[in-house]
Amino acid sequence: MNDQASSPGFLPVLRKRRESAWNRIDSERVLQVLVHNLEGMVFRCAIDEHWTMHFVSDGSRELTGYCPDELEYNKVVSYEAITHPEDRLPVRQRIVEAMNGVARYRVQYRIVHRDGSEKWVLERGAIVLDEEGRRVLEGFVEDITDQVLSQRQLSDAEQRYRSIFEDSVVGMFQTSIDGRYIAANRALAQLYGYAGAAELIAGLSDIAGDLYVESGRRDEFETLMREHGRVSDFESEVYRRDGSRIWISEHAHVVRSPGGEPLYYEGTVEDITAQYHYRQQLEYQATHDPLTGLPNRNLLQDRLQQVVRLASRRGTKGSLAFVDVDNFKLVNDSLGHGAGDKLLVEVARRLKSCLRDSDTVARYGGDEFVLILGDYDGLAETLHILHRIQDAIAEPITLDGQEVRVNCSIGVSIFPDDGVDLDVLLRHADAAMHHAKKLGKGQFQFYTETLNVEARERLALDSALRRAIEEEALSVVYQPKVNARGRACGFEALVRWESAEFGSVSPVRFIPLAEENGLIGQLTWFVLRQACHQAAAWRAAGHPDLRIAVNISPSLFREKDLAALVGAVLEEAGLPAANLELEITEGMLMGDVQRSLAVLGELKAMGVDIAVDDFGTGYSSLAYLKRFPIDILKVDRSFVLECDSGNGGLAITRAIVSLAHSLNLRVVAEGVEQQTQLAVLNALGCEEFQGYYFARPMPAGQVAAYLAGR
Ligand SMILES: Nc1nc2c(ncn2[C@@H]2O[C@H](COP(=O)(O)O[C@H]3[C@@H](O)[C@H](n4cnc5c(=O)[nH]c(N)nc54)O[C@@H]3COP(=O)(O)O)[C@@H](O)[C@H]2O)c(=O)[nH]1
Repeated sequence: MNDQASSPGFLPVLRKRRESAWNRIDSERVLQVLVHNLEGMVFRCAIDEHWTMHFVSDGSRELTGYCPDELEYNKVVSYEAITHPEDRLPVRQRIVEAMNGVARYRVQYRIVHRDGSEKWVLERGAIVLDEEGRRVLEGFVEDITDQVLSQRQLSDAEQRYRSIFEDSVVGMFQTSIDGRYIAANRALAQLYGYAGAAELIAGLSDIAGDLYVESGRRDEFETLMREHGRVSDFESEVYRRDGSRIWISEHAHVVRSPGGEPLYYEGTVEDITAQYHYRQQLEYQATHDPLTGLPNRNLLQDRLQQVVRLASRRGTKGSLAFVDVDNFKLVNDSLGHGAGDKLLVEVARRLKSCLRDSDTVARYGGDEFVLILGDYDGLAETLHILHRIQDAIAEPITLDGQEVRVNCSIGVSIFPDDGVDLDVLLRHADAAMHHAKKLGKGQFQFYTETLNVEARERLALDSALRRAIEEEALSVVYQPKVNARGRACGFEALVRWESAEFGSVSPVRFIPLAEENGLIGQLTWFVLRQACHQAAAWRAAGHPDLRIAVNISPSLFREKDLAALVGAVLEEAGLPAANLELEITEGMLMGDVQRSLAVLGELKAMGVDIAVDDFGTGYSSLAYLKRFPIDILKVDRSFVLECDSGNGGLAITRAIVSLAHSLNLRVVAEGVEQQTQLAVLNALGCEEFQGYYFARPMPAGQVAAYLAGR
């Protein structure tokens, strides 16, 4: 027992110490008032099994629900009974400790109020000797329930926050304003490739220099923080600990002191690498052509804007070139779409190889490419590039084992002279390209105002043709085919257009236009119906064997119900199928071989004859040719023209005729203009002839007279 424990209790001590000062006042009364008015309970108790109270102040009422009389000497209840059962032993142990030690103690525990509620109390006391020299406890018990509960709430909240922080799958951080980590959670450490938060904090000591791939990224982060106090979706590429890179998105804000001083930044980090790459992929798909990997129209617009802006800043010029692959359709139709695709990929590669990295090659659609040549010094440089492109494209290309040569036609517009926006420059380059095509294959042409007028005319021609087809203002003429004995054995139906606006327009001009703008189907049905009705009329007039030949366009050949549609026209006209020949080109046959076989099979089953027109100008596969149910080969005019001239024309014509005969096909020589040609073709064994030597195409009304004349 120490000194304090052996000193007398508080009542006599208080009395003694203050005796002199209190001489003049009723010190006993003052003490009573003070003790009984304290919020809490002053007590003296025995150190026994009940903590038998010798004295409790009035505060016991509020604290325990019992008044002093009821508590003192355990009249109604003992303090041991009031003490929460779970806390009785710890309290006693604490007091025993104090008895063996400093004699003073503090102990926090629960009591059960008279009304049954629990209260947290703090007891501060000392072991003292009473007036008889027995050891007793004197002390003060106060209600600290509110304090304990709020502390508990605080620590619960802290615990909750800690587990959110620690267990979150989202990376979280606090960083100093000068770019060092103050705190980081496990998810962030994992994200950046560290074993734990401590390792991250120690290892990544310079965020600006060590984390971001793009230098200056932290400066941007700080600028945003300074200006807006926060960043949202701040996307950056960052290094992980092992040097690999990931993409992250940060959301963060500034934490300030009550005075508004920035203290630190805190925020979250998400790994968006997969998302980022997916977005990149979508962006790439939206801006690039899947076949060639070149920029598409969307990106072209963007690139042109940049280049035009740069040229205008520097006061330089640039050019936009529209490149169209000549004969692409022929390759596509004759060797199939797979070969056509390979051709486009190779053309794209060659175009790129002719330009600098800073230039743009874009696929505009189909076989059309657009080049943006920025920053070239004048015309000479541009001309040099254009020649280089044409030479590169003209090099032979091997497609599925077959060597093919193509050229390209190029139209060029110059910026800013011919315009500065994509639409205008494209329109002008397109007009120039069409002009180049007209000049022959493999040409280039610069845009001029005259071409603009031509382009406008083409547009006007397009509308006029549309109207003419809708109003059935076209007509059909008939060119005879003659057999070896000089007798007319049939006619080819050829369309004519006499336009009020444009005069007589050649089919060479409007048939490709109708192909381009999708009017060819309607046009062909018109010709087919006219021709079938006409042939039926000839039959009725005593020419039952005259056959009528109608040209079928590629798009119509791809039509699903071609045979059924032809059957319907024959029925409507009352013409036997044997009187009808359909002329198709070799390119159309080779496009989709299976489909061609099916369509031709249906037509043949109906009894319609099939002729392959312009034979020798495409890329026919002879292996396939024998599989198609065809009846006639028409030797192209270009060979017929030369068959009597001693050039290669004779050899080719002879080869075609003998090929046709070996496949049991009839041969029609088209474009016969001279008697000498006829003689050669006759000698070669051609069965039929067509050409100006016999007759030019004529209106239906002249056919009767022609037949009578022969
Ligand atoms: N899909 C369709 N195409 C058609 C139709 N009508 C015509 N065409 C095609 O347009 C091209 C030009 O045709 P056109 O101006 O009618 O010329 C034909 C003949 O007039 C011409 N020909 C005939 N004989 C001679 C000749 O001795 N010399 C010479 N210089 N030209 C001659 O040839 C054209 C017929 O050719 P082809 O069809 O290959 O037998 C032409 O490609 C037509 O096919 C149509 O209704 N639909």
